[in-house]
Amino acid sequence: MYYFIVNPASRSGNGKYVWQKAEKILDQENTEYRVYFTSYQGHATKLARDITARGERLTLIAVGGDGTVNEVLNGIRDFSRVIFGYIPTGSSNDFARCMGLPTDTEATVQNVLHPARFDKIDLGLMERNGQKRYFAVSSGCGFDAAVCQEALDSRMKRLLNRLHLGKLTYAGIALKQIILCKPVPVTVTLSNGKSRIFSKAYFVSGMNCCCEGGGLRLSPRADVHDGALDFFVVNKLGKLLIGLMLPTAYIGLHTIFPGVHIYRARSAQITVSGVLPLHTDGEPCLMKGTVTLSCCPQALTLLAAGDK
Ligand SMILES: Nc1ncnc2c1ncn2[C@@H]1O[C@H](COP(=O)(O)OP(=O)(O)OP(=O)(O)O)[C@@H](O)[C@H]1O
Repeated sequence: MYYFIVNPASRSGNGKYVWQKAEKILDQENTEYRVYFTSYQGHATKLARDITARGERLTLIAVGGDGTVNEVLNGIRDFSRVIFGYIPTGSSNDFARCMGLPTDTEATVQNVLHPARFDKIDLGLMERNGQKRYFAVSSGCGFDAAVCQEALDSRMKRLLNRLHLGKLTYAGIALKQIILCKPVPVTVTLSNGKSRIFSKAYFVSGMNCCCEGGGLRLSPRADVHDGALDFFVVNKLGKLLIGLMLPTAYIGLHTIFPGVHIYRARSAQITVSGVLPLHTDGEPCLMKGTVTLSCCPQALTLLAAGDK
């Protein structure tokens, strides 16, 4: 039995249309499944919690964007009893991009029904003030989280999604946020005990996957199989240079800029002075004080496509 959790509102309503196509293929293949639709923020977490409550072994498939993946993962009670599948219908689809999952509906459904392999992949875990949240792609504070916060209810996102240019949403909002954002002092303490102090950090991101923000390859070597996160920091870089650096991240060339740092570690504590926006897989909230980002090696079994 397959359980589908569908966010019909993902990519400004695209989720609903993709699901209608997917449903036809499932019916043609006489697939036994149950489908649940989300109707508000956080609903996918509740649905995943209810579906996995009895601890049965099952296949759970998220249909939506990275935010829906995040919500579903955070509802799963016991990862060892769930095989996770994903049909991307979001604006940026960074998880699908990094995992090499297809984006064409027919191919994504076929991949879920007849996966090339089962892949054990790492997940990230964000902890702060006693709260925990898993993430598949990345979690970070500062500039990128401010972009996510604005993207959540952005007219630009709706317009670009209508033009099938949804992945440019984050780039467009990023340009605006570059002008608005203020650098802050941040301390990053890695799991090897070494601390790095940044006096003017724009953002710090713990990357499980190589890209976020609709294909920005912020940490080109981040790997969901290495048991570690890549901590990406931008410090002391002029705003004009940030504006130049970000587009080069689409091809991973930004690492040549002087204020760009990447550290690989099992975990890190990030301490900021003041209040900063924070996100997990693009879902925003606020942080104050210290947040810990760590890697949970091989936590999730994914219905994967192609070779490892
Ligand atoms: N029925 C609904 N109506 C409005 N919002 C919803 C609904 N169901 C879920 N949501 C919220 O929609 C938000 C965006 O979802 P999601 O991230 O899956 O799509 P996206 O933003 O288009 O894609 P991406 O994250 O890849 O850019 C999430 O915060 C989720 O909680």
